[in-house]
Amino acid sequence: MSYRRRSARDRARRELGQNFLINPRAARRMARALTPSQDPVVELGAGRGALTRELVDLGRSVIAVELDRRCVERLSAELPRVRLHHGDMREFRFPVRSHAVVGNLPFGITTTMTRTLLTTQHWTEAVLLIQHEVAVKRARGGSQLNAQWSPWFEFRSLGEVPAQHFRPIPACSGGILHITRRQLLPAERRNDYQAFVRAVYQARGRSLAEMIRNVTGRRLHGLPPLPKDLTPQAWVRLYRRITS
Ligand SMILES: C[S@@+](CC[C@H](N)C(=O)[O-])C[C@H]1O[C@@H](n2cnc3c(N)ncnc32)[C@H](O)[C@@H]1O
Repeated sequence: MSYRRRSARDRARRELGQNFLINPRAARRMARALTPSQDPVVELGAGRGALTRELVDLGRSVIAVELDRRCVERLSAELPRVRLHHGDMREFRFPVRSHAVVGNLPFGITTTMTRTLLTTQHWTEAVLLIQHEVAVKRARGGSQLNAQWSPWFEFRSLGEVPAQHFRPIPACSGGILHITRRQLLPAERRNDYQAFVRAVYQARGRSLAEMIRNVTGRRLHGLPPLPKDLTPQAWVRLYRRITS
């Protein structure tokens, strides 16, 4: 292979965030994190199939999305039972029936894909391999994004995947994020609730009580120091208090 061709492919790999999992235990851990079910699994970014093979072994039907034609051709020969979708996961039309989502996501589009999933219906749980730092942050809560979505989604970190478990080795380690649905508020309240959370996070004030006063004109007592200190349940209670 010429130097030129190799570097073009390396560039493509970098652009596609192709850090392939080479540790089968990490892939197995992700597949086994799924709640047992007969529902199909959508895999985002199947690559060379490290995770796909584990999903097939669960006995579930697998729909795999992959942008790199070379990977698609290789996988369709190796795993003929997997329904391969050659295309961009950002434009993928998720099934309109109950399914799970799994993916070792290209680090560059982690936030885009997480946001896409949060506004997509029909999936019941998602197991995503993303940057460890981001997985921990999501699971810990405290950010505006978490507060805005936590009435409907629970985020849990399932641990770290060392950088050495990928090829090429990325700059930081991976982390497994498990997202499940819940219903702390009716879905019809979403826009209103999210606008409230946004307004609080953007409000002026040195304490949560001051921010709430600036947003609503109400003086509330017994609040924790800052928005980041509110649990999902406390956000919902606060919203109900303000809107009742
Ligand atoms: C981090 S690799 C994971 C590959 C494989 N699942 C594994 O764990 O080894 C991300 C995969 O997503 C693919 N990919 C990158 N951007 C994509 C996009 N926009 N749509 C679909 N696949 C994409 C890459 O080609 C790559 O195979």
